[in-house]
Amino acid sequence: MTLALEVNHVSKAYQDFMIEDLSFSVPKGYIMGLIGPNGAGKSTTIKMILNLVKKDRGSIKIFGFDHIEHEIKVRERIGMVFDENHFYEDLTCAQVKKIIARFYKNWDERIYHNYMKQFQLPHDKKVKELSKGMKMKFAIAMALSHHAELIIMDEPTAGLDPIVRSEVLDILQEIVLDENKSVLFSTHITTDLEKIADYLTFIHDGQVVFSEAKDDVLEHYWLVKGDDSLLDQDRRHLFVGIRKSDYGFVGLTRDVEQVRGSLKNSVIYEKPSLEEIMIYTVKKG
Ligand SMILES: Nc1ncnc2c1ncn2[C@@H]1O[C@H](COP(=O)(O)OP(=O)(O)OP(=O)(O)O)[C@@H](O)[C@H]1O
Repeated sequence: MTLALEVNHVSKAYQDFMIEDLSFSVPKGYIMGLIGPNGAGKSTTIKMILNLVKKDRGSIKIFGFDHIEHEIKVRERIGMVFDENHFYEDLTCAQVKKIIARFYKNWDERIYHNYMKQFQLPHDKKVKELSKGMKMKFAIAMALSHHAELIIMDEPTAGLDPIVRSEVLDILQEIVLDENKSVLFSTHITTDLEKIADYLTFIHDGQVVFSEAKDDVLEHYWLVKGDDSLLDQDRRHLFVGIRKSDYGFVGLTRDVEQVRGSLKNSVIYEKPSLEEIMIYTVKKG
């Protein structure tokens, strides 16, 4: 499998926070969702990939090239979208486009105009006059108009209404129909990832909890519901996280066969959502 992005054993220490030994990869032609709660380290990871923040250790390769040694070459082939607007607010879309287009050898006016039309964006409006959804669509149009092969998006759907969000997700799926293109997309809106991600990397407290195909994640995890009296110390160890309710306990497990061996049919087995997997993993107790 060809990899668009490889993050290998990357670490970074801030005063109060550490990314530790982070490894994951994005296969070419697929959408990787970077998932994790607030403060997990998603933005820092994305910034390290783009060399906007220096990593302390480890290696990052984009299209097989070191991301710093070949920074200029790989940047040409990346489209970036951030959750905050990084364009000059006082310029019109047309003026911003003129500035950005100069940075890319492969800038394609035809594609740019197609996206502006598809997203119903005005060329002559100032960026500050655009709604949040329009700003995000404009950022996406800019990121996609230079034949980028890897699209990196930090929380592209945060703060968007469900209709615009669903449009953005459709666009991401369209992108990877071209098998040469790949997407890395960070979010804490897990339902977005349930819809479109092929792979998931879950980061918590600066560490990777899992990085695997979404279908495998959803297949491996189970929720188990039962009476509190069934939970002794040994059985607790079978769960990633346990929550108590008035009706008993609910536990998340990755080893349902062991749980079945121990608790048989005295409990109820259900499939968790991605959100439940995240909540039980983060709030273990
Ligand atoms: N420049 C910095 N200096 C010191 N600490 C930082 C810096 N940037 C980020 N951090 C810390 O690193 C941690 C991870 O932040 P990061 O923005 O990567 O998380 P995130 O997963 O993207 O969160 P969110 O979903 O809220 O955007 C936080 O505790 C944050 O305070």
